[in-house]
Amino acid sequence: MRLSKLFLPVMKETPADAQIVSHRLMLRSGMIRQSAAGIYNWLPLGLKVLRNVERIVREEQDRAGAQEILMPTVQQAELWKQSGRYDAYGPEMLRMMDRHEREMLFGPTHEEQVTDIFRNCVKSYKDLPKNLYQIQWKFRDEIRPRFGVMRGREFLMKDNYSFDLDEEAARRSYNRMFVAYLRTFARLGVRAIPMRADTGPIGGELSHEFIVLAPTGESAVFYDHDFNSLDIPADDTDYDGDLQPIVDNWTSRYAATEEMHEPTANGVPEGHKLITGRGIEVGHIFYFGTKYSEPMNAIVQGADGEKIPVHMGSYGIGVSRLVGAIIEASHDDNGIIWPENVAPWHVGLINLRSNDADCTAACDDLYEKLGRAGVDVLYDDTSERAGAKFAKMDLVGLPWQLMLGPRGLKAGIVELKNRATGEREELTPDAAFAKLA
Ligand SMILES: Nc1ncnc2c1ncn2[C@@H]1O[C@H](COS(=O)(=O)NC(=O)[C@@H](N)CS)[C@@H](O)[C@H]1O
Repeated sequence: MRLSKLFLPVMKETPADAQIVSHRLMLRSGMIRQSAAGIYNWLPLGLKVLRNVERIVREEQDRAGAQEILMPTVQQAELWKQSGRYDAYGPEMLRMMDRHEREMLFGPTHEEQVTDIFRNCVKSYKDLPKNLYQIQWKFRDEIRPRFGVMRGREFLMKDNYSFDLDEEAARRSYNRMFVAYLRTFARLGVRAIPMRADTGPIGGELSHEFIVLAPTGESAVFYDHDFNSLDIPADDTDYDGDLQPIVDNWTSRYAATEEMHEPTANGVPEGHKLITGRGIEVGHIFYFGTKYSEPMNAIVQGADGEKIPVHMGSYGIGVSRLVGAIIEASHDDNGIIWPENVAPWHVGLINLRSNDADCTAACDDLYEKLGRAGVDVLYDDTSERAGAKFAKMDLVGLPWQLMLGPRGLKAGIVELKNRATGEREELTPDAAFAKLA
């Protein structure tokens, strides 16, 4: 993509009402623009990152055996009256009336919706287990939306729902999601720690929150230092095997959010260090048995013909929140530092002298060659001066910067900078190409 063509409304000044760094940088780098409180427009740069986060979330859901569906954002109040949550949900629920005076709502979550699908389609225990997921916008009328996309009112969530014959089978579904979450956050370039959590309006008695460590996190967290060195489950993890050892390994050490922290217990054994920090909740998984299947009559026929309400769990990841959380965990004074897997482009190609015909021809050639090799390049072909180009590319935060000017052209070299480490090296265009392609 040529920068001269890209719709990228970067801002020089820091927006006054943005209190945390990710909100400031997402506005300044032209990723989003607010539409209303807690509701955002996603512009090309931000949308590319959002889609990259979605892609990784989707890949790991599919690897774990979940099946993707897409449910509507607008739901009938009737379903929520059956589960008993319509009144209980409170003012966060955006309620509306359609032209026929039917009560509708903008879904803050989809347990009722998916249970309605299940109860109409699945009748036999032979059809279990099932794990259905979607990546869909939610609406929660937060009383104080803040921190940009981190605590929005309309936000993108991946939400799964599992259906099993009994608690033991449901815990196996829970474990599959637990492992998938460990892999997902690692591939997104963040370190997320699973912590025992409160189950809140979703309900149930087993729940873990996945917390990304970041200094501006909304909640204080307390965890065993060991978490910084635990192995992430491998690509070839057997999701049909026994995952309990992995789950035990990641839940046997102390980790708690401030709501669940027991200061007296202190929680870590001799010789272990208790780390106190701040964290952002990027995922939350629940097992809640028959909380929805009983009131909504989601039952299957058992082997002996008996009617069994299915055991369910739900598993959420904050896809849009993660864009902000990744920035909170990975930035510096000059701007964003995108992990390679989510970066909007892989390389920022900078023409240092766009009014020099030879230099421009050489940059155009590099751009074409990298593009043909399948490398995603953002090419600053504008006539801005070099200093402004460096500042903009640092702000946008691509993993690599490739710079070419008249002096380098004469000497047959280009300069390559790694955004994360700041390391620079001068090398031939071919050597740079080999490194990037
Ligand atoms: N206001 C919000 N803005 C952005 N992301 C949010 C917001 N509220 C929740 N999230 C994200 O959505 C994830 C799941 O939300 S949740 O309420 O914990 N869980 C559920 O809604 C369950 N139905 C999971 S399927 C959270 O872990 C968080 O990362």
